Amino acid sequence: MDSQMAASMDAAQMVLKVPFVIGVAGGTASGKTTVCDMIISQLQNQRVVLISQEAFYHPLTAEQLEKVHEHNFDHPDAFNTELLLSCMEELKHGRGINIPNYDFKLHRSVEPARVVNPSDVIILDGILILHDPRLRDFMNMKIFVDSDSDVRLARRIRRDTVERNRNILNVLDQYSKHVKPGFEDFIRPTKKYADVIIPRGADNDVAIDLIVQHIRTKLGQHDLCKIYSNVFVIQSTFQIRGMHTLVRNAKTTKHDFVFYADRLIRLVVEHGLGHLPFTEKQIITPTGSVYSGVVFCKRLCGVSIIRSGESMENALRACCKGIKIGKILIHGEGKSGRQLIYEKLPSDIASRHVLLLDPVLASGNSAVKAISVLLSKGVPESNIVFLNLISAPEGLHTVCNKYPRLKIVTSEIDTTLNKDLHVIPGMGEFGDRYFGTGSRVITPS
Ligand SMILES: Nc1nc2c(ncn2[C@@H]2O[C@H](COP(=O)(O)OP(=O)(O)OP(=O)(O)O)[C@@H](O)[C@H]2O)c(=O)[nH]1
Ligand SMILES: O=P(O)(O)OC[C@H]1O[C@H](OP(=O)(O)OP(=O)(O)O)[C@H](O)[C@@H]1O
Ligand SMILES: O=c1cc[nH]c(=O)[nH]1
Repeated sequence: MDSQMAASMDAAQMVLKVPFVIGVAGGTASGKTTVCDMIISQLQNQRVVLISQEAFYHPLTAEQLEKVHEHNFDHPDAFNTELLLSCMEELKHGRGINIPNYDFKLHRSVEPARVVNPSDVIILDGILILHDPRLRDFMNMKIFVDSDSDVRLARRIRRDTVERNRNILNVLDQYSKHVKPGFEDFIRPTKKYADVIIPRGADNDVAIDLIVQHIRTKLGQHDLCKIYSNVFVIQSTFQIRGMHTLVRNAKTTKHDFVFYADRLIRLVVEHGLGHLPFTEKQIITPTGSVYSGVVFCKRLCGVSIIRSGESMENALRACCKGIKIGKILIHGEGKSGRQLIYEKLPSDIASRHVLLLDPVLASGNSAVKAISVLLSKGVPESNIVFLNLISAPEGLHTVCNKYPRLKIVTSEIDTTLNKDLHVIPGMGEFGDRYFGTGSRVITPS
């Protein structure tokens, strides 16, 4: 590998190394911190950092300090959310930050600030962490810890009197004036944003195990799958990597290229079909037993982007007998626009689920044009599954940002595009290699 190519790969990997961000909200003393600690202890081999919203309390002015018992710490305005947002922006871009070291007795931050390094997982915890939509946008997973309010009050009284040395009357007064109304008005309403609600807080081992399993799965996936929930990469195995090694090798003969590309395409097609809706069905097996299964989605069609997409038609026909297949021909290369040259699509395509076929997603310009043709024919965006063998990050960004509701199924995500918009490492000109035409040489960077 030449050094220029290595540098561009490093840059692409650095840019893509985004953290998995989890927000953990819930009422006071609901057990958020314990839930976070349990998640952290189960994610031993990952770099995890916990950031508490409490660190971002606005410091109290001298005047507020005099009447501290009247201060409302349970209102969204009590927090410096702008500062937290700018810290998250830095961490998202892989840069370390300093966060305030808030002192609960002084009601302001003290030196030294806490250093937070970039991590694989960032857990944000706090009563109002799901309140601001801009903060929610950073999160890949939102959790609400839902504990009984009597249990929470009992814990709160114990914590504030025993651990924080506060007077019980003040604790109860603060609870009825600010804590309880804050929960009703601002905290409980954020439950609707949660992906997971944990009843009984930290006592709920099963929920925490499931959350940790999900995080591990997500961390094992490509970063782009964390950003775009509509991108699916088929599970990598040595078998699949072996086939990719053959099709990507410039020395592989046309015969072998076609053979292994066909096998990979078949896997992508089977996987893509798994993203169509299913309906439940019970049948009786020859043993007289009931089997609870599902029926495949009806009303499908394939659409291939000529010419390379046509290489995927056989696999689709082999899986779905008699499926209708339409065609789209697009012209244009590089960064210039794409024009539609020809299309022949089933007349009732608007009422079908469409499997769009093209083995290479490079800049995404061809895919965007083809998808716009489908939408203009009335196909709902969410009824389109785009199947390909390899995707470049640039193409994924382009298609996912423009069409967030369609699904993309691919077998590998590559590193980048070169200046000629060829996928790197890529597999060269797919159409030429599959159909045995031309022998253009592709430069690596
Ligand atoms: N009196 C007082 N209360 C404060 C201050 N700062 C924060 N709080 C209270 O702290 C609460 C927020 O922290 P909690 O969510 O209860 O703390 P926690 O330890 O994360 O709770 P769990 O982890 O869910 O058990 C709010 O209800 C505020 O009323 C302060 O300076 N003074
Ligand atoms: O994402 P993009 O930058 O638009 O590039 C991807 C397109 O390039 C390839 O087709 P090509 O133009 O090489 O034509 P072919 O299928 O006839 O070989 C590929 O099959 C896609 O259609
Ligand atoms: O690398 C690339 C880019 C577009 N089309 C291909 O076939 N290969």
